[in-house]
Formats: sequence, C-alpha cells, structure tokens
Amino acid sequence: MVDKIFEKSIKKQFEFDEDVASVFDDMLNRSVPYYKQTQELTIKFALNYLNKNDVVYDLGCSTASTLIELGKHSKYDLKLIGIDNSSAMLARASKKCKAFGIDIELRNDDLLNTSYENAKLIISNYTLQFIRPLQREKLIQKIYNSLDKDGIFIFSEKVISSNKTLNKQCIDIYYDFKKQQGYSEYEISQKREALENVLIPYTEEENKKMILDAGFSHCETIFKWVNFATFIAIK
Ligand SMILES: C[S@@+](CC[C@H](N)C(=O)[O-])C[C@H]1O[C@@H](n2cnc3c(N)ncnc32)[C@H](O)[C@@H]1O
Ligand SMILES: O=C(O)C(=O)C[C@]1(C(=O)O)C=C[C@@H](O)C=C1
Repeated sequence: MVDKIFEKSIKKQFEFDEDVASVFDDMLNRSVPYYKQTQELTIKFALNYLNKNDVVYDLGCSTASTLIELGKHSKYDLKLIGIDNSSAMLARASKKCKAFGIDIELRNDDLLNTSYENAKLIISNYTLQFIRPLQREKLIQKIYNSLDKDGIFIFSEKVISSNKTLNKQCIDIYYDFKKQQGYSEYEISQKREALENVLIPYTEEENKKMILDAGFSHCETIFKWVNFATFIAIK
C-alpha cells in the first residue's frame, strides 16, 4: 500500500501503529535513501561471518524484510530471531515469513526488556534512533554483552552533522529526496513534526563513540548518504 499517512492533518507523535504498519514497506523505500542497497550490504557483510546454526537477531525487525532476505541468501541453516514491540508490524512479518517459507522466530517485546543470547550477529537498522539516549547507551552495552566473543553488530541510522550549516544543507537535500519520491511539502513537514523528540539522531562520531565505549574493538562506516549511515561493529 502507498504511504499517504501524512496527507491529512495529524497532531499526534509518530508511532508504529496499525496505520503506519499497513504502508510501512512503501514508507521505508521512499523515506530512507538507498534502503534496499543498505539492506543488501547488511546481508553481504553478515554472510561473511555466519556459519551453520548461528543465531542472528534483528532488533526492530518491523515486517521482517531483512531477516527474510538473509534467510533467502544464506547457504546455511541459521536461527533467525526478529524482535519488535509493534504487534501491527509483527502481524505483517508473520504473513511475509509464511509466504516466503522462511523460518523466523518473531518476538513481541521491548528491546530494553528482553535478552538476546548466544548471538553471532545482531542487526538493528533504523531503530536505535527511536531509543531515548540514556537507554540507548544501555542497549548498546546489552548488545555487546549478548554477542559471542567474535560477534558482529550491523546497524543503520539517520545521522546529523555537528556543523550547523552542513546539517541544514543535509536536511534540505534529504527533503529534496523525499519530494522526488512523491511526498508533498505538507506531508514532509507533518512527518517532521510527528518525529520531533521521537526520532533522536546522533552524529556519525557519536554513534562510533557509543559503540567503542561499550567495548567493541572496531566500528566502520560501510555506507553513508548525506544524513543516513550504516555501520559494522566488531566485538
Ligand atoms: C524504522 S523501523 C525499523 C526498520 C527495519 N529494521 C527494516 O530495516 O526494515 C523501527 C522499528 O523499531 C521498533 N521499535 C522501536 N522501539 C522499540 C522498542 N523499544 N522495542 C522494540 N521495538 C521497537 C518499531 O516498532 C519499528 O518496527
Ligand atoms: O521520514 C523521515 O524523516 C525519516 O527519518 C525516515 C524514517 C527513519 O529513518 O526511520 C522515519 C520513520 C519511519 O520509521 C521510516 C523512516
């Protein structure tokens, strides 16, 4: 379904409810620059590290697109676990897993309250940005602690620049991208307001610092487009 959520006046904060879930795949494809390509990169890097029966978590799995693609492309049987606290998202994820014949354990839980054991790989694309900063640091520590000794964490985020002028230029370019994807100025400004204080982006440097502070030995930016980035962290 085509995303028309913000065509009408909306006063509430952004949430991953039934309305958003019903158009979510279209919303991501049209709102996250190079979404498909960053998903492909996530999978290509992931496959370098995975072996038979390895455990993989996707934190904030939404409709399970990434785990389904990983399942399709892996030559090994993997234990795939998707966690999300939106029932509307997970209902769609479940249908898609059945349709593609990929076995994924879907857990309806808050990322801050559940545990991820024996993980070889943890993925979290465009989700940490929705976790409040203090909780986010704790979550990263939990992710680090849950990974095997040579475990890998791949994540993507909307990012900001610490340079005010550049930051404004990045946002302008991003809004041009959204217009090219068919969103009107009204839709763009409504969504911006709804995301205020809900999506809290860090700079690329802050993301890396948070990762290294948690104990990871290395963090590399493997993709960047203006205000979106994908990182790989090695325990
Ligand atoms: C932008 S979407 C992620 C997109 C998805 N990773 C992908 O690449 O297709 C963010 C997801 O995180 C989930 N989420 C946000 N905060 C959460 C939390 N505290 N616990 C569990 N899930 C959360 C939302 O329900 C939503 O499905
Ligand atoms: O539309 C925006 O401004 C975005 O930041 C895109 C974004 C994201 O990056 O997570 C915001 C909310 C939805 O989850 C889908 C995409």
